[in-house]
Amino acid sequence: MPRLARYLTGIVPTQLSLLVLWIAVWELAGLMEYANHASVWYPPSALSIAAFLLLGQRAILPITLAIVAVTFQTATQYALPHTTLQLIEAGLLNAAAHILPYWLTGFVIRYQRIRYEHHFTLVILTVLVITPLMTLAATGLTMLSLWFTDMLPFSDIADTWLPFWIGDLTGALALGPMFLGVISAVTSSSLHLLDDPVLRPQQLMSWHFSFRILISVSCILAAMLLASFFNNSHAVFAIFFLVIPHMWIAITEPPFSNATSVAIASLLIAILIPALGLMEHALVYQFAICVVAANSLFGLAIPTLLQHNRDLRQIVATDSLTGVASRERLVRKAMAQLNRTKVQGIPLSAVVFDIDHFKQINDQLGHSEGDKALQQVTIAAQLCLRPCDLLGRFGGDEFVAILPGANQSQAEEISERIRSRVTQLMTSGGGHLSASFGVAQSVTDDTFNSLFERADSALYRAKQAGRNQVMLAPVPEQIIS
Ligand SMILES: Nc1nc2c(ncn2[C@@H]2O[C@H](COP(=O)(O)OP(=O)(O)OP(=O)(O)O)[C@@H](O)[C@H]2O)c(=O)[nH]1
Repeated sequence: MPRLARYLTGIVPTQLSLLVLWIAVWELAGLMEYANHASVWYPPSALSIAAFLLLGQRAILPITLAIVAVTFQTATQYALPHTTLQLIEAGLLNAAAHILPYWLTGFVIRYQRIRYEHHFTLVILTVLVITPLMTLAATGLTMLSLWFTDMLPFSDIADTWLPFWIGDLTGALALGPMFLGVISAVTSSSLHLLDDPVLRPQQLMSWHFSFRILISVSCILAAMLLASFFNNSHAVFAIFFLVIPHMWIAITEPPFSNATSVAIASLLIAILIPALGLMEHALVYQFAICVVAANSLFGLAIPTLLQHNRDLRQIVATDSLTGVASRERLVRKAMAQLNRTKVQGIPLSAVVFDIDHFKQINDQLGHSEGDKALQQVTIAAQLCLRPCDLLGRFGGDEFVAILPGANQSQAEEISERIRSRVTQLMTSGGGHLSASFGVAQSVTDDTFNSLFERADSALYRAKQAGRNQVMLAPVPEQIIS
């Protein structure tokens, strides 16, 4: 397919969908106005920011056309005396006033996301700084454009700019992340913007999410009914308790569920304000939505941070070459096992073993052959151990096996089995592998270090005695059993 045709089939459906979606969102927002031009939020601002974030300049044309279209509709609705040409001019000016700041918002967030790939909270901070600034810029420019095209008397600007700005800001913070998820799913965007991994629709219908939404909805209903019943400004502030269920959702739910929960809460508040006659307190509710949305935005980072923590713990706990426990995990688990077996009054033995002349394998056959030998020895040892035993790589070619419930002679038997298996392993040079073993059984006041040192001394004696053998540590007086 020629490049132009490929480009058109790729982008035109997306642009058409955005045009239709933008007008639909604008119409729906109009239905939720509690008075002429007065609304808790302005959802199109959220859609524009999300579109510029994901589509960049490709969103300019559909949003311009949508704004020109709604300018015509507004002029018809309010019977404005403008000619078609004047309305096109007004529509284009309005579009420029809206697009310029929101395109810049998308550009800055996108830039920060790419630049600070591993500092997700910094990206969220950018969103929280740039969004109020750019919604304010959009408000100022739109006021000027409306005044310049005779759609708003200059005297009305003083009363209009604040609710206009807070409406845009509330819409952007409360609905932006949800629109972002929807657009990124529809356009299959590979850009991970406000979360890691992606902010995409997933598991929305799980019962625990529904339960948490129910709590949020109950909280809104209780707070707003209370405000309506007592009709005093103090009761209105009860809505700020909404932060609690939403922080819970942010911590426990996937990013798209988190974003959707804020959208649902803000929608319910927008519907209830006129329904319960709370219009004079609209600004308080707008700020409550902003606070909940800002908290939830920070909450988007929490699953990411938890996942990073889990990954780091996994990296620290596992030896990447052999897959057995790392030294850190081995020591931690061995200490826990020692305490447990002391309480249970059962024996515990430690086996320390080390591949013989390993340095030669590295020197003669190369480091990767040495790595292979380490992996083979690990598998041989694992095949001789029980599921309750713990095998770890202590460092270099030295391994430690902790055998709870095994006394010294049982541990010796297991070590012999491993030793025998290792001797069946061959290097690519045709030589057989072998390993030396030191075995020690724990005593009452043993720590991991004292137990390890006894087993390591026995290993040293096995090396001295000619390698490829198992040596027992001398049995101290107070053996557990
Ligand atoms: N291939 C490979 N080599 C390693 C790794 N870690 C440590 N080594 C090498 O393992 C060797 C350890 O040798 P030693 O245990 O000191 O000596 P040895 O040759 O095994 O001799 P004996 O233990 O006395 O039989 C050194 O050459 C290290 O460079 C690793 O992850 N991969």
